[in-house]
Amino acid sequence: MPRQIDAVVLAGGKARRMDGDDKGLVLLAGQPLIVHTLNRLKNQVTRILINANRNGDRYAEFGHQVISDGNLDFAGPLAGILSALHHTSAELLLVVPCDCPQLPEDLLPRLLAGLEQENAELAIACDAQRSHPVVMLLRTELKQAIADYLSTGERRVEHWCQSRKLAKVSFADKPGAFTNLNTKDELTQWEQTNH
Ligand SMILES: Nc1nc2c(ncn2[C@@H]2O[C@H](COP(=O)(O)OP(=O)(O)OP(=O)(O)O)[C@@H](O)[C@H]2O)c(=O)[nH]1
Ligand SMILES: [Mg+2]
Repeated sequence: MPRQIDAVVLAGGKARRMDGDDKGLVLLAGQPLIVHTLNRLKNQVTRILINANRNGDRYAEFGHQVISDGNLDFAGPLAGILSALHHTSAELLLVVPCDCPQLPEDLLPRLLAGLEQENAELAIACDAQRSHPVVMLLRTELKQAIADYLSTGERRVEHWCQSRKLAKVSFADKPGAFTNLNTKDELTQWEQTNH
């Protein structure tokens, strides 16, 4: 039987650089930003969770289960990942941020290949410049480890990733794959470049 892999789209941040607007819902080329990300993901996994701490009713309109960070509200992306781990029975969880409209359509198979080749606990995406630790595939058995890490008051994603058995998977052949839009100016620039 094929293994079950769920995905979570992280939209639970404060989006301070987006003037505090809810980043997943700001419009990019006429559609909420998260819709671009969902479109890139939808053929890769069977089940998608949306992690949001505001505007849950609006996110629910996209047709996926919406989950908040619970009592770890705004404790960083790991809080959203932990919440997703409480809502899945899958063996593996694919994590992406809501603000990446150019995610590779072969993201999951490549992260999975990297994870298995290195027998790692998690695989994170890299491009030619840097790692993107909120683009990752992780074994859901890491739930307790994340809970323990957050319970110490720590919240740094990359720091936590480095503490585990980690595979780094290069997407250097896809420049711009992890372009993420954090400001209104970046939205405008993307629209000018892509339309
Ligand atoms: N669940 C959850 N997700 C978060 C949290 N902080 C950031 N994220 C998510 O992590 C991803 C990457 O973070 P950023 O792009 O910096 O987003 P952000 O923190 O909302 O934006 P800034 O406030 O401008 O830094 C985004 O998809 C955010 O939604 C949080 O406290 N909880
Ligand atoms: Mg971002």
